[in-house]
Amino acid sequence: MRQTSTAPRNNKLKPSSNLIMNGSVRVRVIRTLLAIQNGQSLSSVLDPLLNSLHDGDKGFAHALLLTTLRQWHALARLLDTLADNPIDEVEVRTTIQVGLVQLLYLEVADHAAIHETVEAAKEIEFAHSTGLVNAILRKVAKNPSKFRKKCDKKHSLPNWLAYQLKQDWSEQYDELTQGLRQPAPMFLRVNSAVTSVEEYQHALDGAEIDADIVELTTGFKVANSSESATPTTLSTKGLRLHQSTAVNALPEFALGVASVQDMHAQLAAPIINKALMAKLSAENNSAESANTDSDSDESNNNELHILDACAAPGGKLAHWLELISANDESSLFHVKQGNAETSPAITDIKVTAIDNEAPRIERIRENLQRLNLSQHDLQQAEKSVALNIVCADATRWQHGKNKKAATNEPVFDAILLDSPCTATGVIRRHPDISILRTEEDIEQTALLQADILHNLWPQLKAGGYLLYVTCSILKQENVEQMQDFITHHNDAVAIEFTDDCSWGIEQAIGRQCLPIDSASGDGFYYALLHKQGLG
Ligand SMILES: C[S@@+](CC[C@H](N)C(=O)[O-])C[C@H]1O[C@@H](n2cnc3c(N)ncnc32)[C@H](O)[C@@H]1O
Repeated sequence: MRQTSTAPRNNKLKPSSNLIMNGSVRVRVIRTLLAIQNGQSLSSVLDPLLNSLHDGDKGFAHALLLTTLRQWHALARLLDTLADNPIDEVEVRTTIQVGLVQLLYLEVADHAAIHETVEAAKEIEFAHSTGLVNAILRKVAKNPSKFRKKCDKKHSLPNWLAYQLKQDWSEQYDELTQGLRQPAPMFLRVNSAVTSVEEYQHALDGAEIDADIVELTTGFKVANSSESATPTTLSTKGLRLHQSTAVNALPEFALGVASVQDMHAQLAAPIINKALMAKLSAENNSAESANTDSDSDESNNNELHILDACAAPGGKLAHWLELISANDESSLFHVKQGNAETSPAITDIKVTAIDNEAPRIERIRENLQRLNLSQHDLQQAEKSVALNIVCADATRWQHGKNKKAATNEPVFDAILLDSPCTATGVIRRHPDISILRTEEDIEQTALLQADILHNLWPQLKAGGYLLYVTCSILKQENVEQMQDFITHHNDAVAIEFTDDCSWGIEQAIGRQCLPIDSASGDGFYYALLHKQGLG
């Protein structure tokens, strides 16, 4: 497939399009968009933009930037139909697109949108283009609803991605591509070790922040020793805010009572946690039926070792630690131990978290610190958890490799692999992805995922579970990746999600969430793998 006219024309960008924060609000937004087309991510340029502005201008700049990015490819296509001759200068195209967004999506008064955008063209030293900018914007201002309809008619994605989505999701294609150009709702996860979702909703109410409780049900059949599968269900509750808000407006946010986390991302920790509990129960049952005396067992049955393989910035890791630290049945310390006389409860939990980007590792530490889940906090707790955070490449890293006593024995009872991916499922929150990703990224990312899986799988104990997660909506990274993995690993069995699941679309392996509904969570894929054999 070839890139279309809506692809960024990076080769025509001047080096000066790096972020320089001066000039009017529109000029700063245009410069930010140029920096993104030059390869910088939205998350790296958003704060510098907002921090450079007076409080009164921040809201407008944010809306202008995010809306332009969300409508980027549709605006580019519209622009191609508006000009008599192709416009090649990226600075000019970007300026006009920023003008179009004001007229078509942000309801800025015509005269202000046109005048200020033309002034912006002069300020970014493209004065020669002011006639063109003015003419195009005036043409659109005469009949904005006609041009808005034209813009809304098709998707706002690069054509290679739209094509791939059509291949993967033909039935959902129209809704999906329209869904991807909308803003995403803001969801909160409530720290269950501190309070309940209901109580936090009440606290939000007191702060005049309206939020709905969202409850997702997950059902899956866990493997057990008797060849049959035991159905299990779990419920995950979070909060959806009616309006996005700054985190410092949230009650006790700094104290770690709540975190911002997409609702579908909130499924990961409970699923792998529940699967691990199922493993423990199955082991207890089989030990009991074999009338095994745990004292004579050489392995330490009271100890668990779990791995978060791509952990930064620590959202799902923190959630898992919250569940472990909670004083209820969601904690691994509370697993029912069959006959309590013969099967003592879990006493030691080791958690290893790795990520290959050092600055992102720092973000894990900061996030855990806020949630009172730092290494120090966890060790001080009544039921202590040993947390080890490591900067390492998951395609090569081996647990204990640097220790003298290292063995090749698998050590992990459960692995959460929230894999690097194209992040096509979170385009609503990171609309720069539709500019920065290329078609080649899919293949490369799928290879990286396969390498990580290949390296981690031997480190999972027999009987253990691996939860594979991506925030991609492309089958190559998801169900096809899993099918390929199972084909090449005889000891891997895909655990079946049941019809009890209130989220996602059933796949040959796993389930896929699509960001279609404006109230729903992001595009995530989940597959739960069980390693055959007794632990
Ligand atoms: C989807 S993000 C993880 C998000 C995280 N689990 C959370 O919930 O906050 C994927 C992570 O994989 C990391 N990563 C990418 N390639 C990696 C590799 N080869 N080894 C280890 N981590 C890697 C990235 O730095 C990124 O932080």
